[in-house]
Parts: sequence; structure tokens; C-alpha cells
Amino acid sequence: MTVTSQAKPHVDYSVYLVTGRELLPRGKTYTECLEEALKGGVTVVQVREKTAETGEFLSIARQTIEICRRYNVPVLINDRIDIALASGADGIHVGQTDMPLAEARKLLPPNAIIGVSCNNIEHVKAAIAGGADYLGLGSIFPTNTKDVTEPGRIPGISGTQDMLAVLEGTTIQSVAIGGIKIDNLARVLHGCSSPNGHGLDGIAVVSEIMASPEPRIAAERLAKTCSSWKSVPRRPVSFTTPLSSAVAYVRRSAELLELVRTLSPLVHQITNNVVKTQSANATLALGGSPIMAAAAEEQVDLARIPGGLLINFGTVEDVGGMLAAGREANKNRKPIVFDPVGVGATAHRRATATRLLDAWQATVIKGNAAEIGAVAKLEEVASKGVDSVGSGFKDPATVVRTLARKQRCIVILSGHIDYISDGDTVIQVSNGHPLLSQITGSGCMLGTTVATFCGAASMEAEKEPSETDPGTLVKGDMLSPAVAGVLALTIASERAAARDTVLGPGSFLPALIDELSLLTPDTIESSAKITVNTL
Ligand SMILES: Nc1ncnc2c1ncn2[C@@H]1O[C@H](COP(=O)(O)OP(=O)(O)OP(=O)(O)O)[C@@H](O)[C@H]1O
Ligand SMILES: Cc1ncsc1CCO
Repeated sequence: MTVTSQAKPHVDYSVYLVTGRELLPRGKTYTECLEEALKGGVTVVQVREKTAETGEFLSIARQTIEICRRYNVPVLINDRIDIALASGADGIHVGQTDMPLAEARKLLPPNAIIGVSCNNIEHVKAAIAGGADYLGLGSIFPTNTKDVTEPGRIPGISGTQDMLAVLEGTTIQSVAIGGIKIDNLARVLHGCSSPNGHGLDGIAVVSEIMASPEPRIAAERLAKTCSSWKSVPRRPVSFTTPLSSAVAYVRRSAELLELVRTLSPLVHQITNNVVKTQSANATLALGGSPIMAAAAEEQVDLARIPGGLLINFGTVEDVGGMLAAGREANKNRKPIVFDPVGVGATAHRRATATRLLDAWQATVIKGNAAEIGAVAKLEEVASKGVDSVGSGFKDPATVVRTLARKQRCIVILSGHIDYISDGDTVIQVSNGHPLLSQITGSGCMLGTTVATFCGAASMEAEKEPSETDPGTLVKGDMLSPAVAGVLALTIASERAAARDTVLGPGSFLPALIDELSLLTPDTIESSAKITVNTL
């Protein structure tokens, strides 16, 4: 080590490069790639050599340190304490099967940085107890650069959220690693956060820089998104400016209905085969433009068209399409409404919901009490298939607020009264009619109306000429369109049920579609029954 008696060097973990010489593109040398990456904004480098002989490893470490010193960037060595000591590196990084942390501490000078790879909360607890300086959390996604096929090696976004919760209150830094690319970076930074907002200090990449023909540009993009992200504490999925009163939310909902009719957003829906037709008709009736498109191959094209995306996994099909659609929507900053229909009913549904939420960031999660309870891992409300059993949660406002904070999105809990929250504000809508619970797919249609309003709101926000903020996943406030979607369906249901021609659930459904098409901003303003509570 170079400095033995001084304080630990300050490390900025924002853009952490792990080297992998085997990934270099043809014609690019290691030192060229490293230097370009440093010019692009890499803030810390770990030299990782899994097959090199000791002499070669030492020589690579020395070359790396010589270059990084010019950029004032610290260098860590993967696993090999001897190489770290001989080369004068700033510290080491160990995996779970490498030299134990306590032994490494004894062998290294006190100012050495030690980082540990963690796949689960037990690893994190042990690393805290052992005095680690920083943790590498992951894998976030499956990758080819490391063998992460063993069970438990891919905690994903949800597992990383749990690990970050354990780090709350400590000064230990953390980076996420595993499959991180510029295209999923905003999603990773956004998703990897504890419910109280303890987030990452940076992200680690291998191939995104090492395999790039333009490592400087790759590093610049990563650095720009990271610094944009870091500039906003506890960043929600979208910027929500709380409106001052219930009246203001109602007025905004009325305005958003006008907007839906003017902009006619494309509402791309991957939904279950029970409700496809009624959902497409509900979209058209409101003024949106539906497309039911589930093939993975068409998601790149569809995500480029502004509007909203609904992912409803009611009959658990088209999971490949859902994964691709959500990823592409995040890339294009389109709002995603996720309806995890019947998620509590089977282990397969629970696993699928986790898989989807690990792949992309939802803007709105909506469900009945059993569904929201299952996503929130609460056992208070039981499910029977796609239905919720009993009278719901004792404290629904806290349930939605807590889940919204955990998932960093808007949460809608449907039922006799609907609760909508962004993690701070909770809005209750008491419009609706019991006939809604007597037709299948009224919850699914609610997902559709919300996606329609979110699509219009995001199109409006994207038109504003403000500079693109690479840290956001959706532009514009998404709480108001979520409220508008609930008001539209529930007010239309009251008006449909009041028709003389409606004799029961059979005649109610077409009347509901009619009333969605006849809904006016004035009707929303005169009929809405909402209350607002802000923390
Ligand atoms: N008894 C009721 N009174 C008033 N409105 C209701 C009632 N039951 C449901 N609703 C309304 O119906 C909409 C759908 O909510 P619900 O909780 O029934 O969905 P769901 O259980 O997911 O439905 P599905 O599984 O059939 O799609 C919500 O906007 C809700 O306000
Ligand atoms: C009945 C049903 N089964 C799977 S999806 C669905 C539609 C209502 O959620």
C-alpha cells in the first residue's frame, strides 16, 4: 500500500469499472480502453484478472495504478491481497468465497479500502460486522461475465432493496453490479432503494465499458445519468407536485379528460384473454387508441410511440412480451401500469410478479386488497383466485403509502373505496357502484383507464421543452392521472347503473362503455367524491 499511516482515501463510487480484458473489442488495447473510460468519468477501478499468472496480474495492476493516478482515481484489486500490497493499490474487493474479510483486514494496512460482494442480507450483515468499506450488491440481472447461474446469485432489484434496508443507518457505501447498461441504469438506480430511501452510491459495470468500441462515451453516459440521479434525494418514479386540495385533483382530472380526447394516446396493453375486448372498448370510449400487442418482437417499435403501457398478467401468458415491453417502456420513459391480477393465488403468479418488477420499474401498481397485500407481502387479506376475500385492510391508507414508498411508484388499492398514493399523499375515491364487482374485469378496466390517462399526461409532459433528465423514468406528474383514471371508471359506473335499461351485470357492461364515451369534464367535476391526505 502506498499510504499506510493516513486516513482512508475518499472514494467516489458513482461509476465503478471492473476490468475484464477478455471483453475488449478487436483493435482496442487495455490501456487505451482504461484511459478513455477515465476521461469519460469512471470514478473507481477494480482490476479483476481471473486467469492471469501472478506476474502478469501484478504488471496489469501496476499499469492500471500508473494511469489511474493521473486521473486521481483509486484502484482496487480483486481478491489478491499479495497483488494489492505489491502494486500499491488502494484496497481490495473480495467475493464470498475469497479471503474472509476479517483476515483481509489483518493483512492490509488500516487505510486500505475493502469491498465485499453480497448476494443476500446475511452477507450484508456479516460485511457490516466485519467492517467493510463498501459492498457490491447483485447480481441485478443475469450476465455472461460471471457465473451467476447458481441459485441465490441473482437477488435482482427486489433482493437488492432488502439488502439496502439492512445498510440504513450505516456509512457503508454500496454499488449495484450485474448486467447494468446505460439502457437500464435509470431503472436500476431508481429501483435499488430501501423504503426509507437508502439508495446506492454508484453502479459497477464490466462489459458496458470494456466491450464498448467507445469506452469514453459509454462512461460519460453512465456518469451523466448517475449524477442526475444523485441530484434528487429519494427520487420518486415521477415528480409529483402535490396539489393543494381535493378540488384541485378533481379539476386536474377534468382537464386530463380533455387531454385524453385531444391527444388520443396510444394505450398499449398486454392483458389477459378474459378482458381484451372490453378493455380495448373502454380505451376507445374514453378517447384513447388501444393496441393489444404481446409479442416480444414488436415491443421495441411500440415503445417508441408516445402513450401508456398496461401490463396485466391475469392469465399469465406472454411473459416474454411483458418483460420486453416494460424494459422498452422504461428506456423510452413511457408510463407503465402494472396489474398483478390474482398474484396471491399461486406461487407461479408471485414468482412472475417478482420477475417482472425486477426487470422494469412500474409507474403505477394497481390491485384489489388481496393483490396489493400479496405484492406488499402482507397476510392480512386472503385471496380466492382473482378476487379479494373479506372487507379489506384495517388501515388501507398506510398499506398504499408504504407500498408506494417501497416500490417508489404510485399504488392504487381498488375496492368499495379506492385508495391512491405516491408514498406521501393518499387520495380516497368513494365513487363507484356495486355492479362493478358483479362483472368480470372491472379491475382490469380500471388498469386500462389509468393507463390511458397516464399516457396522455406523459405525452403532455414530454412536449415541454425542458432538458431531458436522464435520471427520470417518466416525465410529468403521474398521481393526478391515476386519480383521473379511477374517477372516470367509477363515475361512469354510477351513471350506467342509474340507467333504466340496466337490469343487472349483463346490461351494465355495455352501458358502462357508453358512459365512458359520454363522460365530460363537467360530469367529473360535479360527481367526484374524493378526500386527500398529505403527510
Ligand atoms: N362495492 C363496490 N362499490 C363501489 N365500487 C366498487 C365496488 N366494488 C368494486 N368497485 C369499483 O370497481 C373497480 C374495480 O375494483 P375491484 O376491487 O372490484 O377490482 P378487481 O377485484 O380487481 O376486479 P376484477 O378482478 O374483476 O378485474 C374499482 O374502481 C372500485 O372502486
Ligand atoms: C376471471 C379472470 N381470470 C383470470 S384474469 C380474469 C379477469 C378478471 O380479473
